[in-house]
Amino acid sequence: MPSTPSHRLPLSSTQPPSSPTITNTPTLSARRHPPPPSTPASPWSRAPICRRVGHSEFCAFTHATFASGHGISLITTPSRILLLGSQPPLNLTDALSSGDDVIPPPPPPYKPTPIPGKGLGLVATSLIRAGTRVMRATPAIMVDDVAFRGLRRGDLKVLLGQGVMGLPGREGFLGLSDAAGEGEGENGVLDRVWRIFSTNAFRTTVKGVKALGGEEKAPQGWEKEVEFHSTFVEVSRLNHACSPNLGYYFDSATLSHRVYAVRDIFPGEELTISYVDVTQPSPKRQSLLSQTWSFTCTCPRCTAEPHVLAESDARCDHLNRLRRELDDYSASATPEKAELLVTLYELEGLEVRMYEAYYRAALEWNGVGDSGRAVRYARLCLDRGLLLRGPDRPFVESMRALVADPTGHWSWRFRVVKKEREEGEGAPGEGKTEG
Ligand SMILES: C[S@@+](CC[C@H](N)C(=O)[O-])C[C@H]1O[C@@H](n2cnc3c(N)ncnc32)[C@H](O)[C@@H]1O
Repeated sequence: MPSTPSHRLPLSSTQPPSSPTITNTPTLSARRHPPPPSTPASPWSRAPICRRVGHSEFCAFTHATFASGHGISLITTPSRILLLGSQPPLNLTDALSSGDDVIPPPPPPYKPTPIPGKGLGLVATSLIRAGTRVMRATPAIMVDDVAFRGLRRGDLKVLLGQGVMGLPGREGFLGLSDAAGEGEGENGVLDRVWRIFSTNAFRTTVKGVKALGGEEKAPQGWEKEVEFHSTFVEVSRLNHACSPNLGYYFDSATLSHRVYAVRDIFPGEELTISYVDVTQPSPKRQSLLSQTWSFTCTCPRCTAEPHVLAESDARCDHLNRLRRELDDYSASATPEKAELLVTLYELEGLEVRMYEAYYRAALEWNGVGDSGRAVRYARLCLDRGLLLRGPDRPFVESMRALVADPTGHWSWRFRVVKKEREEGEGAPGEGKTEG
């Protein structure tokens, strides 16, 4: 097992859209509720039918005026809706106009366009510069991970159907692709809602949910994180590419998906995101895309000539080996290996993940006491990482600390000190005099 010191902050990969695979556990009962009394203080309505998983009851709650009247529905427990609904942004009428402006101003620099073999996609209508925010959108529907995993498929479909039908913007949801959803089924619109949801949902983490206690065994204080599977209407039109020109992250504080250009995008170019870990070699990427989203990727990284494809796959293997080595505190990684990692990301066109390579290069240069190069890479890491992961990440904090004071950062000369210590300890048998 690689040894990673606790102060060495790991970077996690981007979150792909969630997998439609579900583990079912038996549902105990279905309950009918009268609609909740509508008070002027609460914008939430609850659909009449709820479903149980173990001791928890899940219902569809709708906030119809949220996000400029697009609305939002959550499938979760009554106690969680009390918590979430009492805090920003879900206690606001219009999350998108709260605090942060919508950039770029309308009209957006893209339009929905049929793409041969891919259904609809979004195509740039004007030049979009690297670093521009292209979209910011709140979810139409969010399904609590416990409900997603625990509810029987039929029960989940009922709650999803209620949640979608409660949305003022349901037409937008119902117009989305259902290409990756399973089976036709006999439930007409409920089956279609399920197929759309499983084709388009993203894993989203809502952080720092203040617990009030109550009907569930809710911990007092704060629930650190609550996982949801969420569908965003406009974002869902983005097709996949293995060298995407957009990156995204979910901002828990505003409950919005933020999508940025990772390189300059020219008019007529399709806007793309990655659905899978794009540092994997092509057979792994293809297998995941086919199993989960039912398509074969035809992007340039997947359809290169065999000898070019073989080189690209070899680079991916090399890149993953190097990353493991650099993340292993006990191994003999060097700044040169981190520089090589940067080059491999560049050769693979992985602008969307470059901040990971910059992060490792910053640590390695600081690790040998070269603060100049370390600060340069820390700056590059922050420049890209803030767009693609948001401000609320441990690596952002770490890179800011390195920029402010390289010699005070935990990584300052850590490789040199380690080497000196090893040499001081000496090899077994060293120091003994013969004879
Ligand atoms: C989230 S939707 C993307 C938008 C969709 N094309 C539409 O018409 O609304 C995912 C589905 O789009 C299609 N898709 C996405 N990326 C693709 C690609 N690179 N090649 C072929 N089909 C793709 C697949 O059918 C996939 O299941």
